[in-house]
Amino acid sequence: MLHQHQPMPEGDHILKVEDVSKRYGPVIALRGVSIAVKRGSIHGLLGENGAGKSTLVGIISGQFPPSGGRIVLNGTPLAHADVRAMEEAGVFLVTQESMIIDHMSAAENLMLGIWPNRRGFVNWRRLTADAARMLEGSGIDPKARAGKLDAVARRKLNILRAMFSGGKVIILDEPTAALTVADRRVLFDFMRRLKADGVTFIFISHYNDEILDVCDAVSVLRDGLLAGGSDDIGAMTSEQLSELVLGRGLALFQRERQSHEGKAPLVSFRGVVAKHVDLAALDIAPGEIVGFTGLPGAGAKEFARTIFGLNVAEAGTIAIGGAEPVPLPRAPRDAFDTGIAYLSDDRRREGSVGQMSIGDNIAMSSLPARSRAGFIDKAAESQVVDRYFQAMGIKAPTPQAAVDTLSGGNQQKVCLGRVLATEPRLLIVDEPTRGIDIGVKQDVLRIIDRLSRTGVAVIMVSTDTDELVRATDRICIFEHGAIRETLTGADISTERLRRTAQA
Ligand SMILES: Nc1ncnc2c1ncn2[C@@H]1O[C@H](COP(=O)(O)OP(=O)(O)OP(=O)(O)O)[C@@H](O)[C@H]1O
Repeated sequence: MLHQHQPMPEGDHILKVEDVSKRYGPVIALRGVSIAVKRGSIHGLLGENGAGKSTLVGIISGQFPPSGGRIVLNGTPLAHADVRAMEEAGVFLVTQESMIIDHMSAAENLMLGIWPNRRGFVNWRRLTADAARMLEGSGIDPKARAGKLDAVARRKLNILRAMFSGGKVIILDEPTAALTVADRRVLFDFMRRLKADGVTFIFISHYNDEILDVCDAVSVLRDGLLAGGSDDIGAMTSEQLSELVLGRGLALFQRERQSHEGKAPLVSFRGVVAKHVDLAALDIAPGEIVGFTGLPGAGAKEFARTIFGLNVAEAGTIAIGGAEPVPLPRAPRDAFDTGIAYLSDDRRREGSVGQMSIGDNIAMSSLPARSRAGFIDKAAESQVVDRYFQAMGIKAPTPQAAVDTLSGGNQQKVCLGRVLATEPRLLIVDEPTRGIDIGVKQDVLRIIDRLSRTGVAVIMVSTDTDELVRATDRICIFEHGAIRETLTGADISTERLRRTAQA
């Protein structure tokens, strides 16, 4: 049954959000949202890009104050609480970017969140021993250098750090980004164990299956309003969740898969050697979408980055459109000049420019192509900007809005729009829908599909099994820098990919 959260006796709820609103000038990010979170539960927070999830958890964790309403923790209303006050009260926000100091040990990293006590005194020796104890059973060696830890260990470390600092309510903002299927399972088991010890989690995700798998309750935001939710996740289906998120049913995208066997290739790679890459040959036909996947370090991502000149190629050639093979690009600029475009999965570092407008961001990479003798063709530029602003469904008043006022998912759409606007011959997209909501995900896959039908070859690097199955013609599974297995046609299925991933 879908319902608004029922009132419950105070003791059952560790945290209550009461009638919370937030305005940014003319933008209303939250409108009178009320949510009650049960002690020792995992509470999912779901919603489209720009629905208000980050704003809500920002308020709960004291990053900024609400424009109206209040947060009640353990029955006590908190007024004017900043991050430090909320952390002292036991509420911690763990973001994807939560800081880990690579040259310090895992145990030392746990201590980073410790505030000295009132007399400015910290007993480091005892803390070190306590930190080591906290890491017991987590699979993380307290003495291990944090820089050497893999993605899931880093997530665990961030969660343990919050707990070590006294965290009782831990907010995880899209913690599964960049994790493999197996890692996600490890993280969820870890969360369940901590939950059994009484920790409460608020868990933001764009994946229905994750919410259904790990959460006990869910709240769904839509356009800053609480669209609904349930205190009994077992009673909900994925379709109901999508409908709450979107306010309508969801039509899942499925590409009409095509066989490109026997076609003359548009792009050919030969003898590519780079760090983590040793690939003899790969041909991609015009209009073909090839998925690259594999465990971290297996070569899928590394090969894609080498093609774009982001990783150094020690050897290897590329031939595009029947031209003579040439050495692989030495830098992104060279790759770009050959007609290759690349969407990075690290949008923050290699992606958008925050203070610039959406429009300038979209036009940025394709500008040289539209400027004649140094003059920018403004009309052509604004046409392209409008086209991609619309096509990507970017949630902002106008293309003139600054990128850093957008929600995370909308910033990613800007980056994808910019890459598409370069009209490449080979498009490489790395985790193209990461952080993007389920509705827009369908749109993004549709846009890439449409682009491929104009003859563009596409490489889609992804750890999202569902996306690979629904959007590609062929899937290359990488291992030790080479393609271990290729799936085509009827062999492409979630089941098959899962089995292969475990092999
Ligand atoms: N500093 C700001 N100035 C103006 N508008 C803002 C600011 N921060 C957020 N907003 C707006 O508030 C709304 C809610 O954004 P929020 O980041 O909370 O969404 P979200 O649900 O976390 O989305 P996503 O899934 O994309 O991360 C959006 O319309 C966003 O553009």
